[in-house]
Amino acid sequence: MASTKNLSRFWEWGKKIICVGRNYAEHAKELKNTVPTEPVLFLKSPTAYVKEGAPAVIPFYSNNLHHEVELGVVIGKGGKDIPQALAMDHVGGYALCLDMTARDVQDKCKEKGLPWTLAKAFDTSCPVSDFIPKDKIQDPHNVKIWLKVNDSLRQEGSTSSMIFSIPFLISYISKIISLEEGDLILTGTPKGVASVQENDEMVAGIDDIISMTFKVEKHL
Ligand SMILES: CC(=O)CC(=O)C(=O)O
Ligand SMILES: [Mg+2]
Repeated sequence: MASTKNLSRFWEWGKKIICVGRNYAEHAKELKNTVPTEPVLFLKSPTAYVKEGAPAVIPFYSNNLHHEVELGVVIGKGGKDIPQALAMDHVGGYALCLDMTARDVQDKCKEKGLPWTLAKAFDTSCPVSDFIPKDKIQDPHNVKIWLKVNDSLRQEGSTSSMIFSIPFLISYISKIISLEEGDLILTGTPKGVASVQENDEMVAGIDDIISMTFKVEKHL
């Protein structure tokens, strides 16, 4: 049984943020990427976390910051080599997350075969909602995640379109990186990613379960 003790402020724990890329075929296609046959993984720094009330900041070296709305899975019980059949026991809850991406920098990293750290892991690149207790989302593979910028709908997708399910991802990741209580897994974004500008307001939600608002600011 997963514990939910103290997980309500998981973002303060300094644990890992493990991100899955290209987990929705329509998003992989919109960026002209191939649809993966194995999960694409990358990490964010714990200093990427930002909570409502503080801004998502455009890094000084980027002119094209993109939003990516994603369902986050908060690990409630750590483990290594977790079998798929037991994986959901390791879920403590969920969070709505934005995988803010410096797309121009990522494109250059891809061209040069370099890692995506500058594009994905900078401070404030992971705005997160309040913790969502596990029982508030009955079926995490059947919720709608959405994002508006200045009241205009940009992204809307069902988690039923994920290529790799949450149990598969937990099992796959835990064979490579041991999972710990308080880790967060970002499960990938549906299509509709696009740029944000200074002073834009991003509002995102999961069905009518939770919503959150973040302002965009420029690095000074
Ligand atoms: C191409 C990407 O940036 C992959 C990613 O983060 C995703 O959610 O998909
Ligand atoms: Mg992403």
